[in-house]
Amino acid sequence: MHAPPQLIAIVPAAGVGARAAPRQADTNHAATSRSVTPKQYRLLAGQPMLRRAVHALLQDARITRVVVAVTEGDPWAPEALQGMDRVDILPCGGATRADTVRNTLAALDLPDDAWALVHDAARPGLSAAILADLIDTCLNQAGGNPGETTGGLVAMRVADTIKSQDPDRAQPPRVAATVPRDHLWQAQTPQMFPAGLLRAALDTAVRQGTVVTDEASAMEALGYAPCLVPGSLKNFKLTWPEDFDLMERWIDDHA
Ligand SMILES: Nc1ccn([C@@H]2O[C@H](COP(=O)(O)OP(=O)(O)OP(=O)(O)O)[C@@H](O)[C@H]2O)c(=O)n1
Ligand SMILES: C[C@](O)(CO)[C@H](O)COP(=O)(O)O
Repeated sequence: MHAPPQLIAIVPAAGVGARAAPRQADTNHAATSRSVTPKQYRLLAGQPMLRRAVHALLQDARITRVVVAVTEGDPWAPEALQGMDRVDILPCGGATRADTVRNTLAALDLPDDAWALVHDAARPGLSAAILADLIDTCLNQAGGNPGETTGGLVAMRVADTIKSQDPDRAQPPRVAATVPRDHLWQAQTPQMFPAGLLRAALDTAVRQGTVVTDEASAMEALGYAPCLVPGSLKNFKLTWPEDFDLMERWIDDHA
């Protein structure tokens, strides 16, 4: 009987949330001064966003450990994650999200037959069903042998008409063209890949000077075609100030 594969979740949580202009920061968050709370520590219906994202991952028992990657000297994570089992905090934050993930994979030095599942701290609305669907899809590929699989990511089919902007006409922005949307998907997270392959892919991207904004694009650059697993609007990434109220309404409505 095969032992279940080691499946480690990595939560990049070393950003500052610059695009989410500081709202009235949560005064009861003891370790934080009002103006510099990174968005992953802002409260959503009373709980830090990071805690909600980690809680979503812990709903699947196949995830053996959740590693939260923070900036060196981050004072907020221990309080935000207090009392959560199977959770470790590593000071592996890098200059970019990809650097944070790459640093964490290097620090963990996982066996090649382990799986790495990467999920944004800024996506607290992940459902257990979508998480399970991604894990099932990846483990069922080629019998779950990491040596024979391409991994996968949660994504949403594009439902709107897509326009590209004319780069030479910034103010006001002008349309350059309408982009055919039939086969377009908007990447979300989690994204799940064999740990050794993902580490090699991210290292290759750095060596080649390729900027990658998600794990799948680094794997694609090596010629892999990750599986697309349908996500949800609720699994959106909190990026802009108005996103917080939207997510809080969702949480309140489903409490
Ligand atoms: N150097 C970085 C940058 C981002 N992230 C993490 O990657 C996730 C998605 O990134 P994003 O939404 O862009 O967060 P920020 O980079 O914090 O936001 P901004 O770009 O507005 O500063 C977040 O959980 C963020 O904490 C990270 O771990 N390390
Ligand atoms: C990984 C990601 O969430 C997939 O859509 C996205 O690329 C992160 O981008 P960010 O600018 O680092 O938030």
